Amino acid sequence: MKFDKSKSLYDKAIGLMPGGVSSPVRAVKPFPFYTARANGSKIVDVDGNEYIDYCMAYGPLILGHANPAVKKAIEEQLEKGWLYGTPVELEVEYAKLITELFPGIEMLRFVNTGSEATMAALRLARGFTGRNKIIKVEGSFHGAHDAVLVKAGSGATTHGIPNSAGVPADFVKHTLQAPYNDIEALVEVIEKNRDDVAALILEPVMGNSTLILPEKDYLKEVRKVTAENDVLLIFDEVITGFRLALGGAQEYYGVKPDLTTLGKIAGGGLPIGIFGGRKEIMENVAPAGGVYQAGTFSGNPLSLTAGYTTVRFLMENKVHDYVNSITKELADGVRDQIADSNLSYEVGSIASMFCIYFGKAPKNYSDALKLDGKRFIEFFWKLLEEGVFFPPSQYETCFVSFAHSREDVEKTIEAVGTCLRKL
Ligand SMILES: N[C@H](C=O)CCC(=O)O
Repeated sequence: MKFDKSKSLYDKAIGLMPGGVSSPVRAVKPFPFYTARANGSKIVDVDGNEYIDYCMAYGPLILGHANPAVKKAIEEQLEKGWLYGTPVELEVEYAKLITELFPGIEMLRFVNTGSEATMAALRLARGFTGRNKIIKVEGSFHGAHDAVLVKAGSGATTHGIPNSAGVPADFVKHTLQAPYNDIEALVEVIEKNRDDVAALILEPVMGNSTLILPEKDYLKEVRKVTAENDVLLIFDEVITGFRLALGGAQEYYGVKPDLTTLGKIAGGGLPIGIFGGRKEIMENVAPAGGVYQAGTFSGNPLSLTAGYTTVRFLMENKVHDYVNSITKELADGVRDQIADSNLSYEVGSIASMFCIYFGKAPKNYSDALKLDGKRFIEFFWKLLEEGVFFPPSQYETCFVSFAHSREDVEKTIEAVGTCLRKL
């Protein structure tokens, strides 16, 4: 496999953009491939190499690349203009649909990214409770704004900067940490900071420090403890929203948060963020209330159209049944390959997310840090040579889409086996 064009683009890009990329996690060493086009389950680089894609743009593309229904809806919207700076009918309809699907969302606001959504949700939690402190789970990733760049997963951990430079200690002295899957530790943090904690924000299923699943009843306990202590519970469902179920992890696990953030699938592949929750809390957002939030591109008709069409497609085509079943086949097949290769790696999966752990399945961030990231990168490149693209970091999660076929899955299982035997 040749990467000449990607290499030459990278050589130019490195002098123009830090790391040659627009988001750090893409900057795999020695250089990333540059994409020319993508369709269905396949992504093609500028050198003409084609891969079965499990990165899927880090989660938004549950229908695969360039889904025809979404494409048509975007094209129709383009004909009518793509930015108005006024409210639109679809905004109302999409908001209604989301409030019907997500048990914890009675009112919402559309923004542009997941980062923006979590930033606004945290401000709202602070404004509503009149308290300053927030608790975040170690290794979770809630976007790239100051308050949450402490022990942050995803690209921040991949590049060894979980605590970002440039974030004044004074700004994050109000950001407390608790390990995932550990109720006692959470209770301890809450009790030590009694009456000071506005909210706990967590990814119900962690997807940015590898894929880490909640232990039995963990989320229910989290709900109980936060409610008992008057701490708002924010589910960051930017990854899990619409993916674990139409109503996200809150539907899947039957746990209702006070606030929810959405993104990724909600925009059908175009930029979007959403924060929403109990009416009593949301009514504090400006102009209804005094917590300010605004944005020129918020509620833009293109993202709304792509997102709404995606969600309707999910509802009308039994997408979850299919993607979840092929993900299970994939995960089982990969487990068999690992068993055959005598390696002690493990596999995690839920709905249409899966991950190969280069070590033991982690329960929390500290466990995830023990995984063999170097081995993973060796595997990543070998797998690429076999025509399969996994996200380029051990800390990211693989996503399966409606466009992946059983043949893709079989090829992937075989490719994984071949690569594992070469390690
Ligand atoms: N895991 C991240 C988002 O959820 C990946 C996106 C990025 O950092 O570019």
